[in-house]
Amino acid sequence: MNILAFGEVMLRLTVEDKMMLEQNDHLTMSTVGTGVNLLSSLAHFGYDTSLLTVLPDNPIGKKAAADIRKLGIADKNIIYRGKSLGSFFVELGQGARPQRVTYQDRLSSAFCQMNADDYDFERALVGVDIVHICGIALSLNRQTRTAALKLAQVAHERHKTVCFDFNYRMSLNEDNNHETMKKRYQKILPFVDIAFGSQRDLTDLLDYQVEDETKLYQQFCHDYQINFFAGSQRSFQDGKKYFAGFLFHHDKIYRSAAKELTILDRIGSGDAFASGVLAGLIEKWDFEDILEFAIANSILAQAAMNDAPIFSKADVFNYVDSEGRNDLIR
Ligand SMILES: O=C(O)C(=O)C[C@H](O)[C@H](O)COP(=O)(O)O
Repeated sequence: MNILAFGEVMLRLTVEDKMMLEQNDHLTMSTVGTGVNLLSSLAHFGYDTSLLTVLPDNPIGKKAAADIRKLGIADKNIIYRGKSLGSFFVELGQGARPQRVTYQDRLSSAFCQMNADDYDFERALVGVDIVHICGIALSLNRQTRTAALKLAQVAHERHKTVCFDFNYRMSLNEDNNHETMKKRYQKILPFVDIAFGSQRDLTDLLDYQVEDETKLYQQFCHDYQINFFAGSQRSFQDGKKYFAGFLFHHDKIYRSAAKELTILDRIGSGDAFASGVLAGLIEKWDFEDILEFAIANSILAQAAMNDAPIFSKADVFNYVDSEGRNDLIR
């Protein structure tokens, strides 16, 4: 099974010792982004993965590519061009203090500056079974959204499985109005087979007015001929945090049990869930098993540092089999 992901690679700068930016001068670098995160997880599950992206043609780009290879992701579709990599600072949370992300310099990145016509999508798709496209490309600029749309269209025409994550980020859309964003999503969705998102993406972004959850997903999947729609959900009860997932397929919602969360670093939780769902669909497991696996992968990812999950299937099964009670492996 060969999976290609398209999206921006970012330099993550994490403030050390769980401190806030003002308090500490020490940062840890890591190479992240939706495509990197998803493929890292899928590569650790044993699948062939490659990333279609643009990195700066300088030591910063080489460092990012080295990190990508280290995660087990093939670098054959990386294009080196331009000078800069988008970055963000992370201040880890603790108790009442939420984790905080501050983006910088995103629109001047090599990825955002790449002309959509300069990608060779046909070549990148050779031998690929599944293509993953991150919805953030729709929020950035004309080049990134044209490229995402074109890739979705070409992949769909070549009968590849097209997977799309809404990944809607309020903070990246302050200058984009609602109708504009809605139209951008509506344009790409007809090419999508597997969508990751939330109930709110359908009601608040796409303006669906259906209250009943099953009917809402039914309408959405019918309108865009989507085969699978999946997402994760957070809840709070008695001071504890819980994480659960759903998968909608052929008029039916499947749900996982809500599992208790202990968060060390929650960024990448959606990508860990999506990679778990994709692994389960690839292996044709029962839908309940797929959700249990995907939730477990995401819970483990949130208990570990960094966006890109590095758990094997055995690690995830160990969590599932021990019901999360195993706190020492030796
Ligand atoms: O590109 C961006 O804007 C990022 O924030 C990079 C992050 O690595 C992923 O987007 C994580 O996404 P989640 O799994 O939803 O937490």
